[in-house]
Amino acid sequence: MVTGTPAAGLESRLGVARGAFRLELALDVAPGEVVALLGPNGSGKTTALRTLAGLIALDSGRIELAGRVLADADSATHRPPYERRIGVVFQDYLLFPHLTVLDNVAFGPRSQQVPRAAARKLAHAQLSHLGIPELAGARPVSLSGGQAQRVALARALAVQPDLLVLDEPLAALDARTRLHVRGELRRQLAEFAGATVVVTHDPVDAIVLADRLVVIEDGRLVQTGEPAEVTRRPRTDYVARLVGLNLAGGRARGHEVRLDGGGVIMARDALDGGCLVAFRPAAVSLFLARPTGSPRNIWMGTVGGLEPHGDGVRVEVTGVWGDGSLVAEITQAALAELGLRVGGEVWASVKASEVDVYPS
Ligand SMILES: Nc1ncnc2c1ncn2[C@@H]1O[C@H](COP(=O)(O)OP(=O)(O)OP(=O)(O)O)[C@@H](O)[C@H]1O
Repeated sequence: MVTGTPAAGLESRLGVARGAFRLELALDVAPGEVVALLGPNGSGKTTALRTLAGLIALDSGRIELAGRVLADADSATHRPPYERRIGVVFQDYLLFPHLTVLDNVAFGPRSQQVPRAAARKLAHAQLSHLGIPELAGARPVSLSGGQAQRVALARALAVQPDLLVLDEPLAALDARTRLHVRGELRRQLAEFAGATVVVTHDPVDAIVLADRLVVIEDGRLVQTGEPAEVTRRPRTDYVARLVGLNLAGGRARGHEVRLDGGGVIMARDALDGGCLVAFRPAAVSLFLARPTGSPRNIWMGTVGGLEPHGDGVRVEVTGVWGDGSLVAEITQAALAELGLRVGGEVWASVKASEVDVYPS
């Protein structure tokens, strides 16, 4: 069953004050599109979600969904949550413990005045669609994490929403279940005809689930684009850390970039003007003495920290290019061979061919 066939998706400008914090975000999502809303703690993700759902009133801006105005600060329009045709999957699912799975799913249609028998029929169809009809009679307490997630999704879809909002949909699951449920959720979202916003901290969830990423910091948009573009070319330190790249700002003249923090880096491509450079930690080599040979980017620094990462180790090197720092990823064997210790000196090098440069 494909739910909702909105004429237009979500078009919104969200202006909301929460104490000293202000959210100022334009968020548009096309029908069938999945957008991941990412940002550090306190950046305004929950505020955006609650504002879309109608739990917080706009103090400026407007929300239009499938051609209907849900909120408009200028005309003091504010439709209540149950009139918005927005399905929400909360982080901890918030299933009603005293109701069966079927009645949990039927709850949305019931609160939209759908008669009991018809609401239950809708709920049955939704559970079948998600491959869990056998759970209809179960109580939430007996469900596994993955099952509860599917029931919560069924409940959100049962109101035939034009917008589906998922708040950290996989955060409550253990690592193995998460892997499985993530793939399943991706398929389910692909079948949903309405717009979807997934709020997440997790870059892997965002990349797997979303067609487009919207990154906010301090209530403002800092970067948007397809996952591959954002992960390849981060525009802020937060995004660079999220996707695990080294990032620095500077000014390019040809292949040479004068970094804002001091020092110079040679990049793969030629450019002129303000720019950002990015390179992978795995592209950085570490040495105890100044290396000879081809790499043109060589810096001496201090080991600032060591952290296991997958099969290898991430080494933070501070004091490179002035007060800058970079992260190198090396193998356990290389770590043992180099005998690196926090506070020790180390040489870092990266080939120019590994350094991406793009306008800032
Ligand atoms: N009721 C409130 N009154 C005052 N300030 C609030 C209120 N609710 C949230 N804030 C502030 O608004 C800002 C954004 O919070 P929000 O919960 O939207 O961020 P978030 O990105 O969802 O964070 P997290 O990832 O930690 O959930 C924070 O600085 C928070 O302290």
